[in-house]
Amino acid sequence: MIDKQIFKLQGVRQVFLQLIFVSLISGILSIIQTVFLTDALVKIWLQRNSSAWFLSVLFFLFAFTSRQLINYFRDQVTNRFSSTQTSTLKKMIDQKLYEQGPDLLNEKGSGSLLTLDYEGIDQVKTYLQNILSRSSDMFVIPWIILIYVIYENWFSGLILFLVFPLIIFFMAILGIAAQKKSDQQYTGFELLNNHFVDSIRGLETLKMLGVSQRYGRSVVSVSENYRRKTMRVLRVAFTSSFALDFFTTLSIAIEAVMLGIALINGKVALTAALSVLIISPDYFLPLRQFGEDYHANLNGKNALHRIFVLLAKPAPVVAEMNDFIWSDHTSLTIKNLNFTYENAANKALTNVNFKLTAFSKIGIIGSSGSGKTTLLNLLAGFLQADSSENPSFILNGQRINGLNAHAWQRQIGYIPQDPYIFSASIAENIAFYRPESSLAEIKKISERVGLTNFLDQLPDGLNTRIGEAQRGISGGQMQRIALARTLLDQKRKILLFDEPTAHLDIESEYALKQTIQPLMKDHLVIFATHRLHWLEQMDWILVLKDGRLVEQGSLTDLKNADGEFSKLLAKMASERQLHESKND
Ligand SMILES: Nc1ncnc2c1ncn2[C@@H]1O[C@H](COP(=O)(O)OP(=O)(O)OP(=O)(O)O)[C@@H](O)[C@H]1O
Repeated sequence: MIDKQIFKLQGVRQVFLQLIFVSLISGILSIIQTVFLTDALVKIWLQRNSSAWFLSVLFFLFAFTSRQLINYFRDQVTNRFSSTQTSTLKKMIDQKLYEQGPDLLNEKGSGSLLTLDYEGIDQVKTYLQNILSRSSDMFVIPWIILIYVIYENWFSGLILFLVFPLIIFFMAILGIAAQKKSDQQYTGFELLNNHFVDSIRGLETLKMLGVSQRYGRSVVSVSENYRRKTMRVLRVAFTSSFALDFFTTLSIAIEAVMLGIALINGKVALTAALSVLIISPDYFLPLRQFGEDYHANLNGKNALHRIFVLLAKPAPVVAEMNDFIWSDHTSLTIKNLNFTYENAANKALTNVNFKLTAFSKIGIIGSSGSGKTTLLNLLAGFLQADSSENPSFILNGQRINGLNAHAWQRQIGYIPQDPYIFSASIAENIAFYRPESSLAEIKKISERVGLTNFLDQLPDGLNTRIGEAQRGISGGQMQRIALARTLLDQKRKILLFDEPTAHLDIESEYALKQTIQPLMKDHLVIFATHRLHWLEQMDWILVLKDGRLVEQGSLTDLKNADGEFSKLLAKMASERQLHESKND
């Protein structure tokens, strides 16, 4: 009945043994408390003088207070344990997120990961606080009490003993039903969070398309769905509480009647009958508390399960590579590069072969979905090539076993389509990867990427806070900041650009191009783009179509070849014409 996955946590066995010991003492104290309370009550009933029952009351109070102290100690132990465990789990989750990279975000959704990392952790904390002490109480206390009851009155003991498996049986049935409902509820919760984060992120687009209200209604309908699932879980929880209370009350009532009859017939002493009646609810108490908390903690149990599934994800293999600096003598040959996304039916890249040399400028072109971003992510080491196809990477004549290597990634500067701007000052954003940079360095690089005019207009200059809920900035300024962030680290000699000007108007694109061009000098540049004018700056062009490298060569060669590149140009030109005629 106890959740086995808990035993994967470090140190849980010692804590559980401590709690078993605490439950043992608590059970014994409960018997002592009952014995002295009964004794005092019977003596008061028999109208003995106070000196006869005073000592019993004192012992009762002693046992009662000790029990409360023991409970306090137990809470301290479980609180400390659950806090340590959850903070360790949180660190492990964060580490896992960084280790797995953007791929995990795509797979799970940021809402779902946020739920796990914050709310899920809180639920696990409450769950751990309750489940260990409740389980240890349930394993120990009823049996100690049962021995006492059998000693006092074997028939009452028999009733208690027979009802116990009946209650366990009902709890198990309802527990299974609750587990299923709770699983559905948790999935609904994740969906709701993903949906909500999605709608907040896409609010601007939704507003622009005039569908924000419709989307708002869909969030309402998802949350309504979640509410219904929650109510179903609660229904099962209440039914099981009712069943538990019903059986325990019924068995105590039967016991009371039987003891009453035995008392009348003089077959049992008043002290024995009273003590059995007083202690019987304590026999069921651990079971009832376990049952009640079990339902309340199902979310914690689910969250813990999901955390373990996440943590069990194998770490991407980190390739071995000695530190090096990409120079004008370096080359990297890539053969048999294949890549399939998890759960995808087809390969996103098939059998791609090419060579990167020195400080050349490589353009990647292809229609939407042809695999440009995937190729860049593979080159950045964010994604791992399908190992079944035996890819080979040869760096300066030496075979290496992949690009997910620290030495490789330290050489790379990546400028994506939508660079992420952190909620911080412009200076902090620029110095994000090199926080030790001096102000002079940050100013110099800002000047190089053409941010000076923009900064001059700001009263706080480089100290202006940007990012979420701060001052807004334009797409071009965002790209410049991302560029400055990458170029601040002069050691990064390989620049990967993923359509950096895709969202800019012609003037901004032109201005940014003037900035980028000189910065590309002395760097290996790999530039994915839809815009043809960038190709004039490239020494070598890779043409992708449906995940295959269908052509490669210099711009002049490709233009003359009348192959896939020419077809792509023709297709793009006709699309542009169509677009312009629609706009006219
Ligand atoms: N996370 C993912 N899971 C499954 N399939 C994906 C994922 N990301 C991309 N794909 C698929 O892989 C293929 C290549 O996508 P990719 O983003 O690399 O194309 P692209 O050429 O960069 O497109 P665009 O120019 O529109 O950015 C597409 O068919 C796409 O649907």
